[in-house]
Amino acid sequence: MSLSRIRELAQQILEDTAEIDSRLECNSLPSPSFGVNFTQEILEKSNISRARQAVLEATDELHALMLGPIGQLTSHSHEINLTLQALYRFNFATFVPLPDSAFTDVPTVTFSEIAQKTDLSESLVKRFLRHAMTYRIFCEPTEGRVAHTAASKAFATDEGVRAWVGLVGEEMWGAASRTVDAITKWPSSSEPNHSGFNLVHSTPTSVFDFLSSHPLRQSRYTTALSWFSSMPALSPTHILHAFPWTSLTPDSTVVDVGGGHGAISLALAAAFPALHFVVQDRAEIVAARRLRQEGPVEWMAHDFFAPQPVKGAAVYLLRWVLHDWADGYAVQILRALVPALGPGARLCVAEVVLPGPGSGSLFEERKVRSMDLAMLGFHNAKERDRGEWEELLRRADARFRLVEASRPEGSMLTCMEVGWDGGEPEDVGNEKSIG
Ligand SMILES: C[S@@+](CC[C@H](N)C(=O)[O-])C[C@H]1O[C@@H](n2cnc3c(N)ncnc32)[C@H](O)[C@@H]1O
Repeated sequence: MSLSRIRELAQQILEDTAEIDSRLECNSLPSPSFGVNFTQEILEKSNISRARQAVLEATDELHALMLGPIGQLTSHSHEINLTLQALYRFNFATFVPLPDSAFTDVPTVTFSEIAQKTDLSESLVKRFLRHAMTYRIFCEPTEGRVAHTAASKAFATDEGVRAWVGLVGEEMWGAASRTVDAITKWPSSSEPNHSGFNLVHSTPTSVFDFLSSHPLRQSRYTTALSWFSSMPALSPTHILHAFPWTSLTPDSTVVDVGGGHGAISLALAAAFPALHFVVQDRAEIVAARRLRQEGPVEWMAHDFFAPQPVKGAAVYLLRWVLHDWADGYAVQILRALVPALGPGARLCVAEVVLPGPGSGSLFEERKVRSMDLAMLGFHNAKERDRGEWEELLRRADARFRLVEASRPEGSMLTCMEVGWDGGEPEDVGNEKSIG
């Protein structure tokens, strides 16, 4: 008799968790726990990625089956966003003591001591923290005393994690809550200032313009994005293998358009030291950097809607840039490159390529479709599938040609190599030309 789906899933979970335990044990690493000494690196740096992914997918399906159809519709908790926003805003984690070493007892603090430091009532502190504890963020080893778990310790000690939780709680969650209202108000708009973000923050400017006049929020956005980009699925290392960088002649120039703080160019420069890199971003992002040059990497303020000033570069890299913009604007960004493109120029466009519906794991597909809706709520923008990417390139200029699209294992982004079938770059006076 064949096994039911729930027993098939349970069987698979049993086998894959056994593999995880034995691999961790072989490396003298602990089995996953919520204990304060367990870290994300143990999961991510160990050789367990296949089995871990399989357990995540199987438990996700098993959980949905056990909830049942009504449970699937009604059991989602938006209140976790409320609690995470409160953890961020009131800094609860910093008032809970950290253990001195892995071998000492986990220290505790009372709800009332935390309340005194936050100026909130003890009752409110208790309500937020006890809700967080149901997600294993903090614990209460003896009644009335709060201690860290692995997750709350990560929140207390990792600035990038804190910035990410802050960005989601303070900016993105509110934007999501007003996205349907924004679509109702501006039904067929593709303007970046017609989003849930605009409604919730009562601002007429786009996210990037808004952040530029709010330096603390800009700095949180940048820290959060840098942290998020360092996650395994977005690690700069994927792009090292997904594009034929070794085919470039020494001294070639790569222009990293909308390159932020340059994490990708710095990683590429370390791997391919014979290449030169120009990282371009908005003036305030470039101004926030202490150095304008680090080895072969140079930073330049440039609005990517204006004609590209670096002419004749070998590669124009756009990583995770076009998904912030609706089609009309993404077309403008691509067209602004055209006057700079010489024979043989290539684009490297690294972005999510949405999978065909149900073509792979729903657990993985949910992540990129969530990202798509996050872009809608934040920028009135979107993620795209392969056909939409091809159409976008065609609309920008018929001389763009998608040569190759490859997604390295474990990468959220696909690297699209785009060829250029045009002639010499346009000669526009004294703009910078690369030899
Ligand atoms: C999602 S981030 C991606 C950053 C980087 N490429 C990466 O992969 O980590 C988008 C970047 O586009 C930049 N940006 C937005 N509008 C811009 C503009 N008009 N000109 C140049 N850069 C811009 C933002 O400042 C931000 O650094």
